Amino acid sequence: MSKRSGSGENKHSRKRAKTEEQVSADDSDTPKQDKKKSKKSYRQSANLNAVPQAEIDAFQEANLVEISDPLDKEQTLRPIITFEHMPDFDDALYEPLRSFSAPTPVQAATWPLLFSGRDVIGIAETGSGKTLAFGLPCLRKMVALKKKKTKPSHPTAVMLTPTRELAMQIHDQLEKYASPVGIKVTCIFGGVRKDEHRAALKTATVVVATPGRLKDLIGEGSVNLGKVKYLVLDEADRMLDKGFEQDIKEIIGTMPVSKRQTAMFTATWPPSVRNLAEGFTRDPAMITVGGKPSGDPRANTRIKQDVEVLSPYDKEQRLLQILGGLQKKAVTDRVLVFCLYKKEATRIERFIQSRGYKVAGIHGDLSQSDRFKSLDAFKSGTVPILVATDVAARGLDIPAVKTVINVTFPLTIEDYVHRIGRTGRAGAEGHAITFFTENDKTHSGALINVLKAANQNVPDSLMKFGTTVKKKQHGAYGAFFKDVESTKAATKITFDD
Ligand SMILES: Nc1ncnc2c1ncn2[C@@H]1O[C@H](COP(=O)(O)OP(=O)(O)OP(=O)(O)O)[C@@H](O)[C@H]1O
Repeated sequence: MSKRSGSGENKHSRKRAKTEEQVSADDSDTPKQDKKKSKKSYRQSANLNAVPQAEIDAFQEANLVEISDPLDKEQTLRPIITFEHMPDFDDALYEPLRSFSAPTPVQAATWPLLFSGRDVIGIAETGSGKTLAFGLPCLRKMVALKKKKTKPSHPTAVMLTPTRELAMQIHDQLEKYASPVGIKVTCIFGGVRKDEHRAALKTATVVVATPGRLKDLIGEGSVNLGKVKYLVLDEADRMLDKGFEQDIKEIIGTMPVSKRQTAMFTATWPPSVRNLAEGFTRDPAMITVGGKPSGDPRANTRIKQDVEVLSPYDKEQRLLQILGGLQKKAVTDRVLVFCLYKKEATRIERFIQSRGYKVAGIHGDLSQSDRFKSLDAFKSGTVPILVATDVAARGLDIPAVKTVINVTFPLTIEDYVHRIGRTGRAGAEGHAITFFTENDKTHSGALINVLKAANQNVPDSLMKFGTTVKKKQHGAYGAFFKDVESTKAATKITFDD
């Protein structure tokens, strides 16, 4: 439990003392305002009002939840610590939550603000439930707006995400909550025929999309975003970096400004994208879980991180040794092997296969149907090893992944944190093994900081490369992650080594 200061209060207690006052202030609005607010306003439940302040403080302190809100410096909104604290609403929307015991810390902290219609930037470790953190308030808002007449091909919510696999995953997760309340969610991504997209967009309320294809569909008039009231940038730092920046600007440029609520979520928040984020949000509340984002990103602390310094020529034999050891363990466990280049991924996949292992691959050179096929085989366990480039580094949620092996270090330290974050999800433990060679030495300082921050062992052989952290290049950030349309030639970035 939290330690209280001598006065019996800490900063959180003082801030939260106003909670009930604010809630009742909502009730005292004029009838006109009241009607307007009732559609979007959030009323904190009586259950939550009754929670002793010490419990709220203990929750925030234990989970390192920090809320910085320019419009409510007193922080009057309490985190929704249990599902009993959810505001009254259509039970059908909340029903699927029954499979969970409590909201995750990022859900607890962001829901009250998002329910209140505020813009939010949410930063929390990989696998911490960010999809529902932004997804549930979106659906709640869509249900509340449902009675309003909407024009065909005018969706009212858009979620932008960097890869097709991630778009599908978000779509599938939200479907469970959306279909019982009659909200239609559709998924738009490149590399497949547009006809189905055009038809689905006519009736969709929520669109989950990768930017390239959505931009095309806007351009040809198949969708109009002039009525969008809820916008999400998932993997927000990736969406705002140079690879996507222009597409994002163009897409958001077609949306309303004042009536739009914007949520940005990510596990890493490098300084290079922060100014840009401000331009797309209005007075956002910044919520961080697990410590303030500093220059160095934070890895999920339940992941055991091992770094092996070796010669580039020894990588393949060492990989085989590790796979041999893992194979003796539970067969249901999955191993995700990351490479930097598409050609390298193909070579490693073939090499592993030639040694008798069942393995699949996922990278930007494969057709969309091959990518989905590989992912499905890996998810179902038919194939326990997946070799991937950074297109699979972010967001993918496959609980059976117990080990991540980085054969080649990624271009940025953020990508490292996301790659290893494919294991250790939803409270589970995970293991990441990273090969580090002389060629990666510019990353040693940043990697050492990430290891130290997560209380991991730093091998002497890594320390020898030095602890200086090189300044990040905005241009390089996430560059190898661009999810190009497989039907088009890549124009901006060449992946080949
Ligand atoms: N309240 C909850 N209790 C337990 N598990 C949850 C809860 N909410 C979500 N989950 C599960 O946690 C897993 C990870 O969630 P999710 O994919 O949203 O993580 P994330 O924070 O977006 O990760 P990443 O940063 O890697 O994208 C999912 O399997 C999801 O179903």
